[in-house]
Amino acid sequence: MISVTEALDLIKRETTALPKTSIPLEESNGYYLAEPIIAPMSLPPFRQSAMDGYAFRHGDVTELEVIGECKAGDAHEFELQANQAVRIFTGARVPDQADTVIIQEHVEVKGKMISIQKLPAKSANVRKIGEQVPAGEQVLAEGLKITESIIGFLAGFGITEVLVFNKPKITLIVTGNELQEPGRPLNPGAIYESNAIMLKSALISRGFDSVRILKVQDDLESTKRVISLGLESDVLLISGGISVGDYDFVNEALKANGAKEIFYKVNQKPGKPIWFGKKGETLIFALPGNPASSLTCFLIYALSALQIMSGNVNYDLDFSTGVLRHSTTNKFGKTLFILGTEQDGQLDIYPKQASSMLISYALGNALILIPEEKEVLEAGERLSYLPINRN
Ligand SMILES: Nc1nc2c(c(=O)[nH]1)N[C@H]1C(S)=C(S)[C@@H](COP(=O)(O)OP(=O)(O)OC[C@H]3O[C@@H](n4cnc5c(N)ncnc54)[C@H](O)[C@@H]3O)O[C@H]1N2
Ligand code: MOO
Repeated sequence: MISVTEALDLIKRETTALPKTSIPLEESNGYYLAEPIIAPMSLPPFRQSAMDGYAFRHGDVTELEVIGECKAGDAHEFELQANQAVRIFTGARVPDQADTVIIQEHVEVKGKMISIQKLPAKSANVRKIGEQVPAGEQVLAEGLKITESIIGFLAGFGITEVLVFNKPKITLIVTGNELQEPGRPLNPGAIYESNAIMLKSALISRGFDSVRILKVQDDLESTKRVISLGLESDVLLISGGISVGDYDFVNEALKANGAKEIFYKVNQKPGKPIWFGKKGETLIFALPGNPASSLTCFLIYALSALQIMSGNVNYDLDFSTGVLRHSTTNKFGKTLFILGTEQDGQLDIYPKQASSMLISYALGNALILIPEEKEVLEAGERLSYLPINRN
């Protein structure tokens, strides 16, 4: 059985960014830039006043005649003499013949005249052309994740469209005869279905909002049919039915659909029976049905692939390091993903850990990785963890 590291390496090897597409800037939050951005103009594009005050020519003057007004958005020019000033406001274009703005708090106004109380340095309060960015400079690199501040920055150039990597279209198939929708008392032997809403929420909160959910009973023909529909997506996630029981049809149905297995089973707990493969360009993750196994395999494997497909080409799981506060053991010879809490770098493991249970996932804030080769872990041991359930 392959290790977690080998599984992640195989996923990286098989996954590439999706094609590039041009989208409106206002819809681009969370996408990855598919081209570098070259400043199409200088910012600011003209000399701007940074303050409300008076624009004038710096020199040996104390009294100035105010010959006009220039507010933000105005464009007219003034013939300005050495002893003259123009009333000016923040953001307004500084007349060509002025080089300095004195703030209004530092003048005394007498009718049409002002007297300078405190002479500013030459060029004070004048934002230079291109001071933020000169035209033609590369301002953003390809591969950067677009954020609200990047959107605001690009809007300042008048940019309305950006070239980004497509985001994957995802189908999530949920298998299981025992699964019941909420709203009615449970039938005998049934449980409420919870993986679909959990995984969909996990996808949506990370910006993957093209998610279609299909549900199927445990029979081979229906499973084959629904998988063939799911293979039209960029990513097919399947929950359950991937183990070895007589009613686990996912593996067979994937093969019948011509999907190529890249790996099946990873030396980990929970989530051992994960299946990863491909059909054409479609990536397929068959996640074990146990809820904690499904979520763990989603967070570790499927999310890595989804990030790379979206153009986050250097994606790596963002592990932090913490210190275990108490001893524990790993009797399984597998990589364990266990839930706990992290506070100030100190890790506590929850007592209830099982692939069928979500309680510690719901309460924890750290998915702690215990390496497969570690049998005994003493208090003080340093361990990697993924922060979860945080804002
Ligand atoms: N003989 C063996 N049996 C099992 C093995 C094994 O190696 N040999 N592996 C076990 C491990 S580990 C896991 S994990 C599970 C994975 O099984 P499946 O992927 O086939 O999942 P199911 O059998 O469909 O379901 C397992 C469990 O999870 C519940 N479930 C499934 N889907 C949902 C859902 N959408 N919402 C809530 N709960 C769900 C389901 O009722 C089962 O209790 O196999 C072990 N068996
Ligand atoms: O590998 Mo399974 O997810 O432990 O029950």
